[in-house]
Amino acid sequence: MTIAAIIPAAGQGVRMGTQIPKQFLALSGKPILQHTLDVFQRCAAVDEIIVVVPANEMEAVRDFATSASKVKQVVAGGEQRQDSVRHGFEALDADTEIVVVHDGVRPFVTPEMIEASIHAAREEGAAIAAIPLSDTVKKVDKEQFVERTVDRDGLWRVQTPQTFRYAVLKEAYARAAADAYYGTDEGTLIEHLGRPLKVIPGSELNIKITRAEDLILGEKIAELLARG
Ligand SMILES: Nc1ccn([C@@H]2O[C@H](COP(=O)(O)OP(=O)(O)OP(=O)(O)O)[C@@H](O)[C@H]2O)c(=O)n1
Ligand SMILES: C[C@](O)(CO)[C@H](O)COP(=O)(O)O
Repeated sequence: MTIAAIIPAAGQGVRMGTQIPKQFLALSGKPILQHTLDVFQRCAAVDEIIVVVPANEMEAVRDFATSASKVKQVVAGGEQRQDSVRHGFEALDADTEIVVVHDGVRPFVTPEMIEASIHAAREEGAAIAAIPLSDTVKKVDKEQFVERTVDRDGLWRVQTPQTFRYAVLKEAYARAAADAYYGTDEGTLIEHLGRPLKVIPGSELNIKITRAEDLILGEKIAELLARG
């Protein structure tokens, strides 16, 4: 049975503030999205990839994304990330076994991390990559005064990949639609459904390119990884 990856890359990159959406910016000589697709292409466990992009970029993306032979479809995104991933999900065959969701702007995911998430999703139904917080955490008010310090014990920063048995994610979408429920990631939909959600180790290198400084950091990570 098929293991499919959905790569949401249909955001506008408002926090990056560049003219072209950040997923198309060059990192170490090629588009950030291309780096991400290359990792999924290399990951032996993944059979096919659905790429979700802004409607007006579909032709341009088809030109470069289909150089990765596992890319089965390029589909148009939606208003929010959750809509975009759902559009990708709707493009999958119903006999898909496992669905891996990974942000197009997290180019430093590894095949090993993807494989670990697939394994956990097979076992538990749903799994997300995350790392424990290592800074002191404070609740801050709108005027930027500290309200209190939050106990960080048991608090983790969530990343992608987020990986699911197809049937579990389908049920999560149905529940979210019925309740008009939105979350910032797919894991939240599993919580809303009331099903178990396993956490697997993410990586400090698996950054999301969100702001300008992440691009600088990304170049350094790419350099470091190229040195081996
Ligand atoms: N409607 C959306 C919004 C986001 N994404 C994708 O979800 C991933 C993570 O989102 P984020 O970093 O928040 O990207 P943007 O929404 O582009 O950023 P911003 O919030 O700064 O506009 C990115 O690969 C982004 O392209 C998407 O496919 N569709
Ligand atoms: C899914 C995600 O990458 C987990 O960290 C993240 O929530 C998506 O980005 P956003 O900045 O919350 O839109």
